[in-house]
Amino acid sequence: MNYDLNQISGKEEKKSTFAVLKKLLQLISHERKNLLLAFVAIVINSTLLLVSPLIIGHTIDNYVITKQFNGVLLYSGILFMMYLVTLLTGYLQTKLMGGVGQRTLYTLRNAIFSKLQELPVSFFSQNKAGDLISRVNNDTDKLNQFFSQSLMQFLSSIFTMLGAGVFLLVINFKLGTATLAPALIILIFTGFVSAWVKKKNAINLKSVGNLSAGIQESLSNFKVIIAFNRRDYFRKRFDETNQQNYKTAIGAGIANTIFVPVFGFFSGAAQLIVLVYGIHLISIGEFTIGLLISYLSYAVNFYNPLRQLAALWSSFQVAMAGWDRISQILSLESDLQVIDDTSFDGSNELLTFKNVHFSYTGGEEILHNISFNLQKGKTYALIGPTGGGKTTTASLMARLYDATKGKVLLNGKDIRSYTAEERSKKVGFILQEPFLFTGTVKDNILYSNSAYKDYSNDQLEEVIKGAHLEGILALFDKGLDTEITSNSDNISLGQKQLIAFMRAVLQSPELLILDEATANIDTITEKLLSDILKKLPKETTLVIIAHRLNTIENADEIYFVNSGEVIKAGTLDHAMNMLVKGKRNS
Ligand SMILES: Nc1ncnc2c1ncn2[C@@H]1O[C@H](COP(=O)(O)OP(=O)(O)OP(=O)(O)O)[C@@H](O)[C@H]1O
Repeated sequence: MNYDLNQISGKEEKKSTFAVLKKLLQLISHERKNLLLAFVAIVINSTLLLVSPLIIGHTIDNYVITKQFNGVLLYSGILFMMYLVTLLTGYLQTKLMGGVGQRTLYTLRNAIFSKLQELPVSFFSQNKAGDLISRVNNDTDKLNQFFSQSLMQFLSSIFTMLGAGVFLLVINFKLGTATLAPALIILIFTGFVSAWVKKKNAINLKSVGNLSAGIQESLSNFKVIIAFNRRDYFRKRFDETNQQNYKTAIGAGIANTIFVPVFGFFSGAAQLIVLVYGIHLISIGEFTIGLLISYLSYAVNFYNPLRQLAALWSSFQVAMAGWDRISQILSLESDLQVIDDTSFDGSNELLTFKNVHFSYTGGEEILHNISFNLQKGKTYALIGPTGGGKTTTASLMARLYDATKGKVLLNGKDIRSYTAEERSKKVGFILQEPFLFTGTVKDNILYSNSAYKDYSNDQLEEVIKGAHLEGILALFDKGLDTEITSNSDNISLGQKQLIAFMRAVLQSPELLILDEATANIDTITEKLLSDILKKLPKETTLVIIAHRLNTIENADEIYFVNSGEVIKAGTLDHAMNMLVKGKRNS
């Protein structure tokens, strides 16, 4: 399956603004109560702002012109109280929506992270870690900014604008129509440029993702960079990505600010229309000065929110572009689903490959029509030239990938019918490059092994003894409490393999796969491991991938893996011969 997010985004069909808005609102639907409260605060706020010009006009016409200062004082007091209420409702609205934004951010990040945990290995080999980090951190924050800062302003602006529009038309229809005409031009303009603004923002977010991927790559490979003195190379690459990001950011910035001057120009024009046309109406006796002042306020109340909407619309376009990138991840499904297949082939073998074909996404076929089986309690060795397909074959045994054609059976049942938990209990895999987490040796041994999770050090040491692993643990100065730093630089590659070995053995798997697990271990420790392997429960099946032939001399069966084939190699001598010739020796 194609999991490359950059390719998916290219193919994605265009979604309408309305559809995206609907999805965004669904995302915060569980915040109904807070949203409702915030909305009530907006309605109160906007209504008070809308009524105040009328009160001002009324005060001027009835009390200022006639010099009745008691009335002026009374209405000033009423206006002051109204402004106080708007202050409170404004605060309430900001507080409520800030909470909604942060909770949405929290939920979204959790949702993306959980989705990432569900996705298969192919997803991670097709996407850059830095870009994924940027989606989890940066893109979700764009949505948070929209929800916490813009959404309610957005609604409040629309509400005030519509209210002011109604007042403008009701007070004087002809003057109202003339005042609102520039808004129509703004609406048409917005409709035309919105898609372009969103696209500019999407390009910018993508380049932020690339920048983050570049930083991640150079940070995780700093030793190679220093050893080869290639700082200049990475600096140059970083500079290129940074420049690209700078250019796309400028593009997005221009796109995002395009609304503001255009909206500003047309709102200025509208006020001019009110002034000129309003003075004309006063001169012919159809309007009063107080009414014109109120009218001007309504025009301002209509166009100011519209001007704000210009900035908010950009923020909405940024959020939509961010949401698109997030939803690309959320809508992915793992192609390693558990299938509902209870059929049992009646065999007694632990693992069977039945006419298995396999190719990586978009690549050539790596395994062609492979059939073999592994019996319980036996030791198998996979040998073959570099790139011959050994790790790929082992990965199919652990269902890191599914066969493109054919079937893999575990205990006579389709391997796809086991849940990930069941499968990981049955199959232990020591990878070529074992990964350790920040923590202690104990944390790493217990990773994915819930059976001993509450064990004290003493109890766990007993278990380790029972599995004959105490000799390995003794190789660590502080035993179970040995600290492992974030990139496990404080321990050697061989030591990492030893920890991975203990982790896998303690799980008591039915099938234990060791992929080059002794490649970085001295011969004495290797002997120690080989003794431990001999003491594993007699029904444990072992698959050993190794280049060093001494590691596989005790194997019951040797398979030669090369050029898409997995062939029985017979005796060790025969296997050596095949390895030397790099092909089948008949
Ligand atoms: N994630 C991947 N995506 C695409 N192709 C891959 C991937 N992993 C391996 N390959 C290709 O599959 C082929 C077999 O690789 P594999 O790692 O199985 O070989 P191997 O026999 O284990 O090699 P080595 O002895 O070097 O570990 C190689 O041509 C390799 O380029």
